[in-house]
Amino acid sequence: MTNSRHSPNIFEDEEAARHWVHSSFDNQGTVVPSDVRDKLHLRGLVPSGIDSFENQEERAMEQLRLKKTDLEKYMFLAWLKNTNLQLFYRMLLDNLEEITPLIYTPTVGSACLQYSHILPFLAPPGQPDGLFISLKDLDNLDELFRNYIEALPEPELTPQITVITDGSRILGLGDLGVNGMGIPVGKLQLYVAAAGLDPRRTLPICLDFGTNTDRFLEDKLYLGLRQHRPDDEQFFAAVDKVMKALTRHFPNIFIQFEDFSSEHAFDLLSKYRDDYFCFNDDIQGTGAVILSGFINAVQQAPVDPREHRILFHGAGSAGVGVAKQLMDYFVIEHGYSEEEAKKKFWLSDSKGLITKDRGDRLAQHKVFFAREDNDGHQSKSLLETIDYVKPTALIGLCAQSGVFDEAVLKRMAELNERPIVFPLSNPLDNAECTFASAMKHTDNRVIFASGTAFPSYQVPGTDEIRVPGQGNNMYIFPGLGLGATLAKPKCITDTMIYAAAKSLAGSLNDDEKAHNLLYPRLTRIREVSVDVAEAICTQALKDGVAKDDVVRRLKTPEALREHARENMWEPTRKTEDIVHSNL
Ligand SMILES: NC(=O)C1=CN([C@@H]2O[C@H](COP(=O)(O)OP(=O)(O)OC[C@H]3O[C@@H](n4cnc5c(N)ncnc54)[C@H](O)[C@@H]3O)[C@@H](O)[C@H]2O)C=CC1
Ligand SMILES: CC(=O)C(=O)O
Ligand SMILES: [Mg+2]
Repeated sequence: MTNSRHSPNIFEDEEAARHWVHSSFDNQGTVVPSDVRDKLHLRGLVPSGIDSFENQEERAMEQLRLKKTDLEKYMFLAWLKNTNLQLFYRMLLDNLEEITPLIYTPTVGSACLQYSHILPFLAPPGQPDGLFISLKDLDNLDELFRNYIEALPEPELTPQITVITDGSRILGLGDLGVNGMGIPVGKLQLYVAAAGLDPRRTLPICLDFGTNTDRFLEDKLYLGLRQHRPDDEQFFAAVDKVMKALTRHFPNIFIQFEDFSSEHAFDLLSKYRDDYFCFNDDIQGTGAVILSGFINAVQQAPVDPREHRILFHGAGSAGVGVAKQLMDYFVIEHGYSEEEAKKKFWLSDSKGLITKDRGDRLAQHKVFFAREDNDGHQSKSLLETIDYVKPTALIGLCAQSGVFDEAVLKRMAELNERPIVFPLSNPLDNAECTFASAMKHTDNRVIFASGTAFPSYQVPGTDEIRVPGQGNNMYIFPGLGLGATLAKPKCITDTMIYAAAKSLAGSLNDDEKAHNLLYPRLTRIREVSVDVAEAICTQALKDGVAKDDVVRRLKTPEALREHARENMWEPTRKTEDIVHSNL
């Protein structure tokens, strides 16, 4: 994909030249060659040396590493993105393992908590970080979208993908209101880095519907609507207005629902999934990524795959979404009926094991997995539940730091030769246990993945270094989005989500398999996203929902992979690209 900007000519049109000079996408500062500097009246405005992209990157990395805290690094990267977007993405792609945790979990969690305090550093006027849609603006939605289009560096490059949140459940941090905008911004940066979506065509949206977190309402720097959230009737009507306006302005946009509270997440997905081009990342993306890690974990565990007993601690959008996806695994791969497969799952929440006769009114999304075969048994503590269920796999999605404590981990290790323990809550401080404690309390026998990456662990007294898996939906949504924007299916089917998970599971290379990894190394994320995109396109074709003519003609996986690769945006490396066709 080229970055070409065809007209008007920046050397002939003063307005276009001014725009170019002020554009973080086009103007790459110190690498601009001297003849271009002259033509654009830049002489004297930058030091006289003509830089290389490599030097620019080295200098920016040096500055990044000088920052003392991760939040300072986040703010530096946000500033860099708004100043020299191509350098930002070049650095991210070349240093994925170092920078991903700074723009995504865990640091994005701290950034969201502080969002109203750091915003001036993030969004200079004229370069919106995204679209803020307040409850008070519901009658002016067309104006909001027009404003956004007018603020775009290239209005003809309309958004093709959006991540939308209402900030009501940001990671495991609770209701952050408008401060949640950091999440759509971070997720879309990963779409660009991990799957080559064009950064100019990504649209972060935060629905500013108030917050029920009083400490934000009382914070004089809080930048969102200072009121409690609306009731359900108002909420669904408001989202509906936004969905209609969004698709009126951007008819083909792919919509990712993100970090809506579980009370709304399931209903929004079932309301929109058939008629809108959308999916829910916390339910379906997380479901797919954990299914993929589970498929690889099952191969390492010395247990007949059909004998697994899976206990979830946490039964929100993520817990129930993952459980449903794993249930499909037993149905599709092992021929179970849905009812039989369901019996392999026990879910627990803050009140203990979820049973039909527990005595409280279960939220609708918890009913499906509520046990009926418990003969009146109820267990409150996690340890009691483990003793009752005797799980082979323990999956944490409850955002309670450290609940997989020494006693829990030791019990899992007593019950299993290779216990599967996935503390998946984000950010890092919310993880149910650390990798080090999981290793220590299971005699290093654990099969492990966490939502946020933990450092590697050196097995005491040996040279062996064990690398933890990162079960985070970032391994799925970028490739899913790439595949979806290419195939343009009418909707995202369950079989497409399943195909994405299988493709991710199958994408481990020999080295990764030899190291018993559950997920591919992050440095290969673009290759992996190509595989996931291909799986999405292939399944969309099989399901008869793909609308894109090119994809419909490209039948083979290799041709689809090539098509995906060709459509990936790359930050420029060539000096002559910087003035594109105008030079
Ligand atoms: N690794 C990944 O890719 C993903 C991780 N997550 C993480 O999953 C977590 C949960 O997300 P949601 O399901 O949407 O949130 P949620 O708030 O709807 O669900 C939390 C669940 O945990 C339960 N819970 C709360 N306190 C508990 C306790 N003390 N003991 C047992 N259960 C307790 C709640 O009853 C609820 O069922 C978050 O930390 C989020 O960051 C979410 C999506 C993707
Ligand atoms: C990773 C993610 O989507 C979450 O923690 O909500
Ligand atoms: Mg999420």
